[in-house]
Amino acid sequence: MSKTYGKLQVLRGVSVELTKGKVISIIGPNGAGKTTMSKCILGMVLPDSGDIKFKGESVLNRHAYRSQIGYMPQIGRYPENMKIRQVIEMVRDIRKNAPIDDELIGLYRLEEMYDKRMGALSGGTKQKVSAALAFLFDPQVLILDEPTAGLDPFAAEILKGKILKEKKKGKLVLITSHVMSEVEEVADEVLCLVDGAIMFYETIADIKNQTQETRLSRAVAKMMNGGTAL
Ligand SMILES: Nc1ncnc2c1ncn2[C@@H]1O[C@H](COP(=O)(O)OP(=O)(O)OP(=O)(O)O)[C@@H](O)[C@H]1O
Repeated sequence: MSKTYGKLQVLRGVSVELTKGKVISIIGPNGAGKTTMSKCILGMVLPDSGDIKFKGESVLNRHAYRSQIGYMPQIGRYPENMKIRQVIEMVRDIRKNAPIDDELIGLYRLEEMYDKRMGALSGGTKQKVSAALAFLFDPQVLILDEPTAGLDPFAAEILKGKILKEKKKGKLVLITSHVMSEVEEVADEVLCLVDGAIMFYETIADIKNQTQETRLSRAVAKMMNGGTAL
């Protein structure tokens, strides 16, 4: 797919097949097009050309497939006056017959804060609500945009554990992240976008092998620098 905003070409013929049962990390410099790619998959942004297929069928101008995707945005925006309880109930109300996975609500002890208003939450607590909502309907695909940014280390561990648990059930998890140590912990494959094009899409083991580096951060830096160490 390709996408331009005005004169700015944000995605340049990105073509990739992502298969279930994996955690795939989308990395790349600021402005490389990671969020735009995720939003295209979600149907929140329409590509100018190309197609997106979910389970082999084009999703363009369709929306039913979206019920199978859970999304955690980089920054969740919620009505400031609504309480956590009301946000969760409202979302559950929209999807009455969907299966429910409220594990993160429990692990993050959100019920103890149910009467707090969204506008009064700390950044990290808001992130916990976003994470709980992304997993709430037991979706087959999860798209998580910098999910641990703002979470305390304990909350981040809980989320990483949840990601790995859902992967084992055969789900596909896409994570954008700038934190290579975290990518190394949870991801199987790394898709690197630079200037709206795929620079490489490889398993972590292959990236390390090719670069002869043991740390992913050094290996990725080398790959992005044309094979030369920085
Ligand atoms: N709605 C929009 N209108 C105009 N330009 C946009 C819009 N959304 C994104 N862009 C531009 O598209 C480019 C890619 O943005 P995108 O958010 O996809 O990058 P990213 O790789 O996710 O970056 P980051 O690592 O900083 O989160 C940027 O130059 C951004 O300014």
